Amino acid sequence: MASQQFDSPQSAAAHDAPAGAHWLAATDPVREKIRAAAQSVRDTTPLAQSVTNFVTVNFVANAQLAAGGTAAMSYLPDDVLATAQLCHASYINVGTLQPYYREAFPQIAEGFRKLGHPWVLDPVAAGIGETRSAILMAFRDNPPAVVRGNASEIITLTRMWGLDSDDPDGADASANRPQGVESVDGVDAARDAAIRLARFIGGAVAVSGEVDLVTDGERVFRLAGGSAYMTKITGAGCSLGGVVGTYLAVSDPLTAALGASALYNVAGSAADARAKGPGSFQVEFLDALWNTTPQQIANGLIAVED
Ligand SMILES: Nc1ncnc2c1ncn2[C@@H]1O[C@H](COP(=O)(O)OP(=O)(O)OP(=O)(O)O)[C@@H](O)[C@H]1O
Ligand SMILES: Cc1ncsc1CCO
Ligand SMILES: [Mg+2]
Repeated sequence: MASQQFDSPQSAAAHDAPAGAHWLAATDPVREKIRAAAQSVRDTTPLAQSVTNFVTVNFVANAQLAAGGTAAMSYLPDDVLATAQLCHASYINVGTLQPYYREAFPQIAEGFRKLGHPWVLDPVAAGIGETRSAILMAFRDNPPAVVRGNASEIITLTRMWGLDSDDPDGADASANRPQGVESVDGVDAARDAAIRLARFIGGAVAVSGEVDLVTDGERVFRLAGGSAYMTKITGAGCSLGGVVGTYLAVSDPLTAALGASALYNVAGSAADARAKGPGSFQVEFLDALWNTTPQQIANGLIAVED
């Protein structure tokens, strides 16, 4: 699948930035924060714990390792909260639910808040099923530092939490619900929802797609790159959530969301150039996560809205 690679933000300047945005200057402090976070991941191999779905759990762990961190998967509240005291960030992904999750996930989120432990939420398939909706509603009281999802998931969660101005009661939370785990909306459609959600949690929101959107509720960033193969393997988004957790262990929510998204775009483009199909893409992608340098991550195709 055709894609382009860029070596520096200067070369990015030769290409059109996403509509309504301009490429972040090479000297912008945001790029230095991303580089420092990536370097810190490489230097300290931080653990980010995951409570994640059973489809992609292995890929999440391998991506965290290839990005420079370490992985530990855990599912019972006492185990998760004990592990949270050994690491600086965690990741919750609601992709495959078990009966006990309905009680366990709210307990875990409350425990994280009491510990002051930052975490990343991937609201996979938000809007589907009463159990998933009850769990996602419970997180409103003990919110994550970062929400990472596809456009439909971000729109649905924002509406569910009553943050959508047009629908303050969240009465129509299933209106944009994803088709299973896939998005039915473009990233632009989730822009306002992402801003509202980021302001509510006091953290950052990352919306993935062909061009990603990351916001802290004030500035809105657009990140290009990646590969169409990322939609042909399972777990590109799930593992991105795990790697946001890895970065969150060493940095603030906005830097974590930007750094992990930039890494995925740079590594995805590099892997795209070498892959022959989805199978070899997964292998090439893990290698590219490992071989992408902090400076290359900071030099990614990152634009900010005008
Ligand atoms: N068409 C595309 N071109 C380039 N990169 C893409 C494209 N679609 C998605 N990506 C990248 O793939 C990664 C995962 O995003 P995606 O929106 O597919 O997540 P998701 O739907 O939650 O995935 P999954 O459910 O498979 O885990 C992100 O890094 C994103 O930038
Ligand atoms: C395919 C699938 N089903 C539940 S979670 C998951 C992984 C992608 O989100
Ligand atoms: Mg997903």
